[in-house]
Amino acid sequence: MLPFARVTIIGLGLIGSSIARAVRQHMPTVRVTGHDADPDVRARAEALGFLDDVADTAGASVIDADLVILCVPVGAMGAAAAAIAADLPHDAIVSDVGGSKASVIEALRTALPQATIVPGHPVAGTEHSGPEAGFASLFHGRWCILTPTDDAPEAAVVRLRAFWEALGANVEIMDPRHHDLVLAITSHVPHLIAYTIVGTASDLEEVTRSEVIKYSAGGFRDFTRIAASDPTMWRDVFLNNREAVLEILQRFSEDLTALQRAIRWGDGDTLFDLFSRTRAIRRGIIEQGQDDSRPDFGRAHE
Ligand SMILES: NC(=O)C1=CN([C@@H]2O[C@H](COP(=O)(O)OP(=O)(O)OC[C@H]3O[C@@H](n4cnc5c(N)ncnc54)[C@H](O)[C@@H]3O)[C@@H](O)[C@H]2O)C=CC1
Ligand SMILES: O=C(O)C(=O)Cc1ccc(O)cc1
Repeated sequence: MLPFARVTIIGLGLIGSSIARAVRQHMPTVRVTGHDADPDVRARAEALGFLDDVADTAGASVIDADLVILCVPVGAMGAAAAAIAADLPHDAIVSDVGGSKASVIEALRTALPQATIVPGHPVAGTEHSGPEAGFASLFHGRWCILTPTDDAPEAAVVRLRAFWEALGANVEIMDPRHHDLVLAITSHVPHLIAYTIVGTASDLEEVTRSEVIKYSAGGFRDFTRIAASDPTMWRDVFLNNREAVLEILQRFSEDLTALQRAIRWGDGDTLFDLFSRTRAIRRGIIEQGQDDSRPDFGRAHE
């Protein structure tokens, strides 16, 4: 049996449109309604044809939904939730896909004090945004972390787990604060480092921009991909996961200082030991089948 019959997606960008496409592919009888605050995005989503209905208002989009997923930047979650408050059916489950969880949960709870809320975060994405960027296989073999608070009914968590599993994801339940710390090290600080290194390269006076482009080796190119990610989304992630990001950054800058010292004093052993440990981590990721660069990953499933 399908976990939901009428799904509403608010925010029709990369993640919202990927969920809609994936529902169409994996649960074709489920009706998917969408809404986006931007009329141009609504028109583009309608033309792309991955929804059954596009509603002009947030309220109209949820009127008979049994699952509502908020797919907007984390700083807009509170406003998106407030916009559906008056029309949300009392038995609907509300979820989200935000990349940080603790502050989003607080915003959703404030806007929807009576609703059943089961927050989520599919750990899958790209540097692209907008409805054209989505694809149905985005969640195949990727983790989706659910962070229900203690008051969430177990049945609601079970249904949302079944929903994500039907889209091809593996589901894990996690405490929201722990999620925010884990993602700070695995996703948020790496993005910050990419934004920094690409910014530093573009600010160098002795090296021209065309030299940076012409001679960019693999490592720098990988950083530029990540540093091309959506500015609104990432601004919001850093402002909303402030504590965990600052904690990890403190540790990171101490470790960077230690490496700086090793280079200054010609301490090759320290460099070699670290590079050996990090190589083992990369090999562990590949062994677990989590390597995005393998040719059969992501879009190749479509
Ligand atoms: N991009 C990625 O790789 C991933 C993103 N996420 C999370 O997914 C969420 C959405 O990200 P993307 O789809 O990448 O962004 P996107 O920029 O592609 O789409 C976001 C959409 O939300 C709309 N929007 C903004 N405020 C709104 C509001 N109040 N009401 C209705 N619509 C509103 C925008 O007009 C835009 O079309 C974010 O919270 C992000 O943290 C989660 C996993 C991966
Ligand atoms: O494109 C990449 O490398 C990503 O890291 C995608 C991504 C971005 C944000 C998330 O919250 C989860 C995954």
